Amino acid sequence: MIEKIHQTLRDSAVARWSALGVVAFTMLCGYFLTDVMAPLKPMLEAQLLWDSTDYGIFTSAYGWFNVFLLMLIFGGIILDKMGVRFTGLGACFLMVIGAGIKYYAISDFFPLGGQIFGINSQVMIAGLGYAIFGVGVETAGITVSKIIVKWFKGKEMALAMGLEMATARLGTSLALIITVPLADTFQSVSAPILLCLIMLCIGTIAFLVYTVMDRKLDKSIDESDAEPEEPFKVKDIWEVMANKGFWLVALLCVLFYSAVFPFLKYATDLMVNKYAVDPKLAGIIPGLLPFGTIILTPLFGNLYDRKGKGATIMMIGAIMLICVHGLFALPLLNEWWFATLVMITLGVAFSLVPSAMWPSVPKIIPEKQLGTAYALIFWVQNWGLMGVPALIGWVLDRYCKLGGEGQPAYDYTLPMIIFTSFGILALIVAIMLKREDKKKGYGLELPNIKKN
Ligand SMILES: C[C@H](N)C(=O)N[C@@H](CCCCN)C(=O)O
Repeated sequence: MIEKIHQTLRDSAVARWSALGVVAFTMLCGYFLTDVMAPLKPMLEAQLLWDSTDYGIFTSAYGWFNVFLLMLIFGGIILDKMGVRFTGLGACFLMVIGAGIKYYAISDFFPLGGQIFGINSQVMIAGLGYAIFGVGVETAGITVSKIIVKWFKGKEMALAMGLEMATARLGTSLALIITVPLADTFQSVSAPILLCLIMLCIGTIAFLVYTVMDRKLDKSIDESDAEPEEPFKVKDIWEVMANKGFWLVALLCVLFYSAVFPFLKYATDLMVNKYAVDPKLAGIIPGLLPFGTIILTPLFGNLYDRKGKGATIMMIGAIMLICVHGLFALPLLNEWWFATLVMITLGVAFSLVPSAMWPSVPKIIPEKQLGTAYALIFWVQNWGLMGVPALIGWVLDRYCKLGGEGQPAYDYTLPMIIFTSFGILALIVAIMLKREDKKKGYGLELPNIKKN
């Protein structure tokens, strides 16, 4: 008897990689705006008279609505109920609206001098734009994760997620590299934000193209013999939250990312204070980090797809994180080349854990609950991304000031011990996850590609 094989659009390699290319470009545009203001800090201070507190308020705005108004969780529920096309387009519109408000606030059109709740009104309006954008870009992140699972489950899922993260980090690198030259060329601090706004509009058009591909995929699934998926119900949220494996991934995520993204916010200062690097060049060393991950994240994703060992990869990443922050904490080899080597090692750790962690979620959580699960993980993670930079800033001011004339301003030992502690906790959670995997048989140590 000849068995009839029912194919769907996802079985076409060209179709699924094209779909990935389109949505990854949308994420690149999102990551570009996320980091565009970081290199502009000195210009904001010199030209718009912001101080560090203003900059801190603006930066934390990214998480305001996601964390306190639970917008990310609502985004996840909407994603599971309404699907990727509706949610993705909504997220793109939010990113464009947020970027538009932020551009207006920074542009010459904005009337200077006002105050809202005692804070510079320009900072507050730019923050409002960034907060709306934050909801959009984080919701786009969970939507794209679900899109990748939809097209790549049982195939090159971790490689696809790795390539998507690599493309997005290209946006981060772009922000770090071209922002200041662009602002200098146009003699305007708002010029790079205008470029981001234009790119986000193109990213939205790209997502519109994706919705056509997604419709075709759904049609091909309907025409195949594939089992229809059960619709999402609100009680699914409790099911996700009752899953111990889910909580271990969420904990690992917040601990690991808290030791990387917030560390990067202080890494340039660490280079100046501990390794005596010239402040003009100090950004180059942490700037190496996204570049390394662009190559390594897909590489490790490919390894996970073919050989498995996801839980082990996460453990190795956590061990490397402990070594890196431990070495930054120790009073040893205060030389720029040593700092560079340690930073490159951090790049390897920052490729290992994400390349295995995100593709492991669909092995723990059923597909119909994935939007909610990714959203909850992002929500837990956002607390760390918001809280840890504030904690480190407070620790530096309170316990680490050196202050003598011609001396470095801060001793970074205590902050680096805090970052090392996050690494130790992440390792404990990774070990617990590996044990839970053995008990429940999630298949974290198995390859993602299913042999036919
Ligand atoms: C910051 C954001 N919440 C985040 O965690 N981004 C991850 C990628 C998550 C999506 C994986 N498909 C990152 O490492 O940038």
